[in-house]
Amino acid sequence: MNRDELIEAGLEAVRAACKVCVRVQADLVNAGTLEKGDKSPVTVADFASQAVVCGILAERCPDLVVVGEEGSEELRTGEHRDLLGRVAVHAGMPAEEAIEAIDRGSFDPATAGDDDPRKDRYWALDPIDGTKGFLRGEQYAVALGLIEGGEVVGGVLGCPNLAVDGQDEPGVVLVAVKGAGAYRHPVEGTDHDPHHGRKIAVSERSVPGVLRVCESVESGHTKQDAAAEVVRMLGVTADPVRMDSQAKYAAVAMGVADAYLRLPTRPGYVERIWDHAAGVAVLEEAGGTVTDVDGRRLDFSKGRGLDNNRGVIATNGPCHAEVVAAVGRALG
Ligand SMILES: Nc1ncnc2c1ncn2[C@@H]1O[C@H](COP(=O)(O)O)[C@@H](O)[C@H]1OP(=O)(O)O
Ligand SMILES: [Mg+2]
Ligand SMILES: [Mg+2]
Ligand SMILES: [Mg+2]
Repeated sequence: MNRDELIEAGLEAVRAACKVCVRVQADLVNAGTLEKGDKSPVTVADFASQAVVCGILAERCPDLVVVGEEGSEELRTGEHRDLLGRVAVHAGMPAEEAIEAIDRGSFDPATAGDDDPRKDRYWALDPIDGTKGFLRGEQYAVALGLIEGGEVVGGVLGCPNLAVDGQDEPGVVLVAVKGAGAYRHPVEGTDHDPHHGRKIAVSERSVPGVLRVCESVESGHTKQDAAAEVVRMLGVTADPVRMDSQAKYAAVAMGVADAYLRLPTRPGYVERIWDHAAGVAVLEEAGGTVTDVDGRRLDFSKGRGLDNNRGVIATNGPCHAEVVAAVGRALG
């Protein structure tokens, strides 16, 4: 299968998973469980989303393995049979099938043998990125990246709650194939041709003082005080806009934000490939630039983690060097 065909399958899979997530989040609102600290609904949605994506990919492109965030261990023990039942209902498949689908995501390129052909090309999947946002009824993403020879070559980024200009209802799925641009598609829809959407592009802003910066809502995920200093050094008067998940990559890719800062909170935290692969694919094809805080390209060839990088800086491109320099000064 060529990349276009793979990404077409990916778009179908991410759309189906988005619909599952939207339904679970609506149930949360109806049940009044939002923000009450009950983690179980999000767990159901994480597993169901991974089952749906992996199930569709298994059918459409059986040769490709998935590096997914979730595994079925928790669902296979007796005490969690109830959880498994709910996952199966939301995923729309029998329990055993859901477990099998989820475990298609357990591939680890770092431990596979040197001559294992599965290492050449695989998916990176975050079935729900931004689980904290999901629980708060805010932003989250279903993120699927395509990695070939250790490089991101395509991606599908579903953001069911992201408001989009000219659309009455929120929700968008961004799609990119390396070298062919980035496109936006509605969450609903049956035409999964990646290039049939509307072309998206980053902003052209380069004057530092007017940059629109975004960052995580969670202070544990990014050093917010350092980002405030970066913004101040650039002469920006507005505070960074806080948003959960890879929806931040989407905002920069669509030109509604200019920079996304993810500044390390502690030494030793290694970013996961599924937290960035889809976002990087979409943003780079929309014309943007992504590096770590030291200005190095993200290295997706190390397995499940971005072992050679720390933090992330994603921008529209024209302002990248200036932002990286300011981050360098703020982090000392
Ligand atoms: N210390 C940390 N630094 C950066 N990212 C983190 C940290 N701890 C968890 N994360 C990850 O941040 C992502 C959410 O980011 P955002 O704040 O942009 O929405 C999650 O995938 C989460 O991973 P996890 O799946 O372990 O919770
Ligand atoms: Mg994540
Ligand atoms: Mg996740
Ligand atoms: Mg998680």
